[in-house]
Formats: sequence, structure tokens, C-alpha cells
Amino acid sequence: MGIGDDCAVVVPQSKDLLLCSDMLVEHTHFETSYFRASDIGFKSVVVNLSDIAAMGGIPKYVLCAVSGPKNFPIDEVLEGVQMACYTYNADLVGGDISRSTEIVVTISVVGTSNNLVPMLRSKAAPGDSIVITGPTGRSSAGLRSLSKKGQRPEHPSEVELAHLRPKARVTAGRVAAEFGTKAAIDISDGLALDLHRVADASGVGFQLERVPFVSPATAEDALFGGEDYELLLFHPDGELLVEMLEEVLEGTRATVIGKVVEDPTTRDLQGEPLLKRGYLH
Ligand SMILES: Nc1ncnc2c1ncn2[C@@H]1O[C@H](COP(=O)(O)OP(=O)(O)OP(=O)(O)O)[C@@H](O)[C@H]1O
Ligand SMILES: Cc1ncc(C[n+]2csc(CCOP(=O)(O)O)c2C)c(N)n1
Ligand SMILES: [Mg+2]
Repeated sequence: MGIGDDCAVVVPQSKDLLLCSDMLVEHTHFETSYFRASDIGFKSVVVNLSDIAAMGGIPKYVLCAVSGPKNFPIDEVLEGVQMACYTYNADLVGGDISRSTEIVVTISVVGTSNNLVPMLRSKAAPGDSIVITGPTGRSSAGLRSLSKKGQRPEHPSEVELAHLRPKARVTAGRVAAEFGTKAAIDISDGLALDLHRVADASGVGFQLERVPFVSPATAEDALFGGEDYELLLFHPDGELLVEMLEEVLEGTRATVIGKVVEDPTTRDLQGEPLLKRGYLH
């Protein structure tokens, strides 16, 4: 049913629903010096769709609440929200607009598992390969570059775009779940911290062999930077999963970066302990 009444009305589904909500806050997640209003709207949807992707779900409905100062173009935020919904085939069904001194965008998404078992942080098992859907650190390198420039270039570089308009790995998450992947997480707070979260939730350890990153991103960006929204997937046959993902990933390649081990105190990168460090609010 179209927008215009006091609530959105949707037809109930017989399948499991996946629900999540995440916000972008001015000065915490972005500055308007280098983010267009439409970038803010687009990214705020993507960070939520990434949570649906991490569980292997299909996004269906999006709710959007935006507030900002009087001279701030909220309609342009909504254009970015609409663009992301269109890109990922989700319906914007409602939301709210208000005024505040700082810009805040809160998005909520309803998705469906569509009869697949949702991937969980708690299901990584000893012997699983750890697969990542692309290199990390790009968003962090992009943020550094944008902050230094203090404005949004007309043609942002690849890492700047990775920060302004990240991708949600929805199809990759879906393919992974279809292929029997039981555990996954999306990397929002840094590969190291989010990997430790899976290890904690699953009661296991890990041994990483390599972490892919591409200049100008550094190893520090790749491990601890955050906001990459790549997926970490845990599957007994990582090489086969990488092959399955090849067809659906745009612009990146999945790689096996290590394996899950039984001892929960083993948390290594190339034999050295990997710090449980990342972005914490
Ligand atoms: N069973 C549940 N009941 C209520 N809320 C839940 C449940 N399972 C997950 N959530 C919610 O889902 C969200 C996911 O948690 P968290 O914020 O740690 O992850 P995230 O959104 O991926 O992180 P980030 O904000 O860094 O992107 C939380 O808001 C959490 O409360
Ligand atoms: C101005 C500015 N300062 C710092 C950062 C970095 N940053 C903010 S939130 C976050 C993790 C994900 O957020 P959440 O856990 O809320 O989903 C990261 C890495 C930024 N993007 N902009
Ligand atoms: Mg998440």
C-alpha cells in the first residue's frame, strides 16, 4: 500500500522476518563538509542492508527518520534513501521528519530469511574457513582523505567512494546462506573487533593467515578501521564458497583469510595475537 496514511500496511509473510535499525549521526559518522545530503541518505540505508546481508536475508521494507537544522535539505537525504532502496530492491514505506541542531538519520529495515536459516555470529565451528567478500580498510582510508581535503571532490577516488557510498553485500550473503554458511558478520567496527565478536559468540578461536588490503589503505586501516561493510563468512569449504561468490561480487574478490580453531584463546594473525581493537563509541 502506498505512503499517505498513519502507518505503512504490508501483507504478512509466512517466513521469518529479520529486523534491524541503525543510525548515522553528524560529527560521529560524517561531516557535511565532505558528505552531500544524498550521500548521508544512501549510506544510512546501506549500513542497515548490510546487517540484513550478514544474516543471509532479503531486504523488503525500509523506514526512515531524518532530522536536521532548518537550512539542511532533508529532501535530498530522502533522495539518497530512495536511490539506495531502488538499488537494492527494497520499498521505502514510511518514516518521520523533524528539526534538530545536529543531523540524525535513523533507518529501520524489515527483511525476510525466505526459508533459509539465518547466518548467526554464534555458529562458527572449528575447521571452518574464514572468507571475506573483499579487501578492508578502504572506507577508513577514504575518510582520512576526505577529512584532509575538507570537502567532497566532484569525482571522489575509489576509497573516498567506499566511504561515502559503501555497498551492502546482499547477494553475496544470500549466496553464502544458500550454500550452507551458518555463521557470518558484517564488518562495521573493524575486521579485528568484528571477528573477535564472532569468536566470542561461538566460543572458538581463529588463525588468520592474511588480510587483503589495497593502497592507499594500510594494514592498520584493514584490521581496525571499520565501515567497510564486507562480510566475514564461516564455512567448512572456503575455497568452494569463494568460487560460488565470484559471480555475484561486483568489483571485489572473496578470499579465504584463515580458519576457525577450537581453542578460544587462540586469536592470531600470522602467529601473533590479534588485538581486540576497533571502533567503539
Ligand atoms: N533478539 C534480539 N532482540 C532485540 N534486539 C536484537 C536481538 N538480536 C539482535 N538485536 C539488535 O540488533 C542490533 C545488532 O547489534 P549491534 O549494534 O551490535 O550490531 P550492528 O548493528 O551490526 O553494529 P553497528 O551498529 O556497529 O553496525 C542491536 O541493536 C541489537 O539490539
Ligand atoms: C566524523 C567521523 N568520525 C569517525 C568516523 C569513523 N566511524 C564512525 S562510526 C564507525 C563504526 C560504525 O558505526 P556504528 O557502530 O554506529 O554502526 C566508524 C569507523 C566517521 N565515519 N566519521
Ligand atoms: Mg552488523
